[in-house]
Amino acid sequence: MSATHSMASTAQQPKENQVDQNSDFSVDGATRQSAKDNPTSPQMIQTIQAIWKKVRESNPLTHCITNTVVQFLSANVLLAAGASPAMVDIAGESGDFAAMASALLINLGTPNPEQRKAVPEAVASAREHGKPWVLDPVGVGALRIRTELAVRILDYQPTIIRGNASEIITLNNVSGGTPTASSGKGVDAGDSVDSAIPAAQELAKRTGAVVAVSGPLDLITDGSRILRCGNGDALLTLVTGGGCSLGAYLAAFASTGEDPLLCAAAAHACYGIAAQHAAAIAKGPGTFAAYFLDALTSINEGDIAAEARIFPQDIPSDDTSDSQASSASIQEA
Ligand SMILES: Nc1ncnc2c1ncn2[C@@H]1O[C@H](COP(=O)(O)OP(=O)(O)O)[C@@H](O)[C@H]1O
Ligand SMILES: Cc1ncsc1CCOP(=O)(O)O
Repeated sequence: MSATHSMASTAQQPKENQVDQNSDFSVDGATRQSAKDNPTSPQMIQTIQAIWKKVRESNPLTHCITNTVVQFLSANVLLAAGASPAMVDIAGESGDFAAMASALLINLGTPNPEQRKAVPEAVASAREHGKPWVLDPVGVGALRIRTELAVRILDYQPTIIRGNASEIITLNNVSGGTPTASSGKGVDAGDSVDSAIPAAQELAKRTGAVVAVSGPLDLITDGSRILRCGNGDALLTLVTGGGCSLGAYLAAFASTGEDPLLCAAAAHACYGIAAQHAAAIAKGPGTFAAYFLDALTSINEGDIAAEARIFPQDIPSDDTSDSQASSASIQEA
């Protein structure tokens, strides 16, 4: 529970492996304190503001093939961002629509037979027409059908792959990456964000996608650069679709055509800032969800300047010259 937020005593508590954003520790080695200790650079603030503004001004048509649980929240999150949502998830239409849309989200949370036909059609079209697309491999690994589908569509070069730590570790494992132990539970993470760093980097390098790992301290990497995002609130984990709707939001930000690493950072920061605003006045998950949509609508450039917590992390690799170079180039972005 955050210091600014007083959750009703009857409300469910946040998931065990996650802590609130104002706490000075987390299960991740890189702590939320490190977000406070690493101010966001002025250049990064400007970049986030510019991408956020471009989304609001361009009203991107955002095509979602997503799970049945989160369609309502995801559509509302997109509207609040200034985007136009469209849930077009049947074969025979999804390819045509992906060609027309500004960006596409593929979320594999409830891959029914129709969606399993619509997904390959949509990603093939997105690739053919140069449209950015986001993959959210919900529950990958434990479940055979979505796992096969996730691996198959990696060939269509997603722009951003987003998931919790367990999903990213598992997707890297099942698609031929260096095997890493994972303890995910269905759609929930059982692994810390820090433990997913090697898998996220490898997955990014192997697929050419930016990989965004959500949790108490989000991680965003293109394989050679790493950014951390300290915005967010644990109440997002108590509203179904808190992670999946971030995928839709990421697609809208990717539609701007800017560097996908920076689009992902901007989306994570703005989404997290809105969550913080909502948590400050919510009484529990129900009111949080409503206030969250309000906050996504009302956040402005001043809020981004004051509250965005995005900072580079050095690459944990033998080649220190690369990591120093990458941190420097991000600061300059
Ligand atoms: N302990 C936490 N404190 C603050 N924000 C969090 C915390 N855990 C998750 N979040 C935020 O919640 C959103 C959804 O993340 P997550 O729960 O990891 O997704 P998923 O539903 O896919 O498991 C992200 O914006 C993330 O930053
Ligand atoms: C509950 C559930 N079951 C299949 S998909 C889904 C939604 C998960 O959404 P999120 O991980 O964003 O809460």
